[in-house]
Amino acid sequence: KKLTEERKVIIVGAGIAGIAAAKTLHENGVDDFVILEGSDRIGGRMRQVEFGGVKVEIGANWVQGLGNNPIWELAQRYNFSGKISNYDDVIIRNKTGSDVTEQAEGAWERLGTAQESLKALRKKIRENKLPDVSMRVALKLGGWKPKTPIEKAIEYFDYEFEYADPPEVTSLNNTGRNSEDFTDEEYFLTDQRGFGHIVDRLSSEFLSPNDTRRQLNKVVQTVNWTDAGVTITTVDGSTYRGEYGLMTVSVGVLENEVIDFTPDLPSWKVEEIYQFRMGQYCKIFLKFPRKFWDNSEFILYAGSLWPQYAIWQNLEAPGIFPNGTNILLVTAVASEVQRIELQSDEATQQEVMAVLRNMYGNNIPEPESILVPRWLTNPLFFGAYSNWPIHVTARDFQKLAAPVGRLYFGGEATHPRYNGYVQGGYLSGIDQANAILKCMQKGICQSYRPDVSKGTSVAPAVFAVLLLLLLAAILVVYGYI
Ligand SMILES: Cc1cc2nc3c(=O)[nH]c(=O)nc-3n(C[C@H](O)[C@H](O)[C@H](O)COP(=O)(O)OP(=O)(O)OC[C@H]3O[C@@H](n4cnc5c(N)ncnc54)[C@H](O)[C@@H]3O)c2cc1C
Repeated sequence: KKLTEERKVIIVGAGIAGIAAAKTLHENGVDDFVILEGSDRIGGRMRQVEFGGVKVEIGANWVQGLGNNPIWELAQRYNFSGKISNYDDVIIRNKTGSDVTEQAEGAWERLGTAQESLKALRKKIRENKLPDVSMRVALKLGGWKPKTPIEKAIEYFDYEFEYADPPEVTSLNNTGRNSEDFTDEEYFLTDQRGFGHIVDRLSSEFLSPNDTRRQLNKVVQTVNWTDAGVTITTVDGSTYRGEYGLMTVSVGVLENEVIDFTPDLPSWKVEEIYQFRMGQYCKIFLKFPRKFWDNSEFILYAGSLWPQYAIWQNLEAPGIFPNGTNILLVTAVASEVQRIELQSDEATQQEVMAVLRNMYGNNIPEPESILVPRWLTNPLFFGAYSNWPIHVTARDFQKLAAPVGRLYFGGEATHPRYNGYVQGGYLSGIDQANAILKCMQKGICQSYRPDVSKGTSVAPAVFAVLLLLLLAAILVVYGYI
């Protein structure tokens, strides 16, 4: 195909990882890059849309970790409005609508006790390098296995709502890697500029409004990688050649083979791509003519249809949207999401209304509108965020991020400490750009060799130079030169 552009670095994806990577290159004197983004906007999974008179976040919404978190620093720098939440303002209703919050106290206590035991087991596993187990195993060993609708609802609130996957498939060892940075409080962002404004601000620091290095609607189709560089083609027939390539697409995109790699990715890389999985998370927004629900921030439905529609958020709780906004948010996760995404919005509306009538009676109004985002069936994402698989070690993250030839890999899933989170995407972009810079400017290039025990090795070129130096030294010692 005719060559469209030749650049030093080609970045695939303009989510926070791709933009942070490009900014890092720019700050280190490398401006010869292009960012290829498949959609018509930057920001990726940080996305706000207009709904019911306000702008709501259909992707990332919480700044998670108000301690050592660069995203929290940026949110403060840009003066983002939102609400600090500690998830304490909760009411639980059963399938006939009775308030069973008090009845749940014993269950919360038992879950809390099991969580203490879970933490102790995690510590033991880490200290003694024992095999990882699932959260389910750890909870059961701590004396917790939910049986009643109340128990199921509160477990769902603590686990699926966070990890987008059930405790059965979530790693004990990996969750909590970042717990020192994650406080009990998190920030629910309501700023009408959107969470993605962070990406806009970062990009405006080094890209002009019509900068041709940010190319939208460029869906990457093939990636040819070698030790000398990459050649990338897009669906519209353009071809780009670069000395370096950086993929920041989700692990879901890599798993679904929408991008064709030549030569095939090595088996150690394929192993990692399929070891990780995308959690599923669907935020359903409903706009009503009037508010009829509880004032609490969270409303848990402990109904018989569990786990359908268990977690409701009152978006009129203090600090969120003004009274009269009349918007409820219900979150579906894990296996529920596929069913919801594949059915019509009308079918979903009927299901959620059945649950709301159970909680609030038959006299509640129908919603004026419903918003069902579809991340799983979107071929630019194939899911919400990477989960924390059982048995994954720091080395697996190194392998997922390790380059093949001159093709590097970033994005939230590759960050060993904050995978799944916005800060994971951001930090991975910076890390991978630094790895490219090190290779480009110092000749120290990361590579993964299945037979080498450490995750990185010195590039062949550096080996050759060292060998020549050694030879020269020997010749000098023996008086040949
Ligand atoms: C519903 C939901 C809720 C979430 N909640 C939170 C939260 O509350 N807090 C939090 O910290 N995180 C949350 N996350 C996760 C967070 O949004 C992500 O971890 C982060 O935004 C990922 O950034 P990234 O740059 O790694 O990937 P992405 O944002 O996915 O960027 C990759 C880019 O690549 C593009 N792309 C894909 N395929 C191609 C192709 N073939 N060609 C060209 N371009 C392509 C995509 O369009 C995308 O723009 C949530 C995510 C979702 C979906």
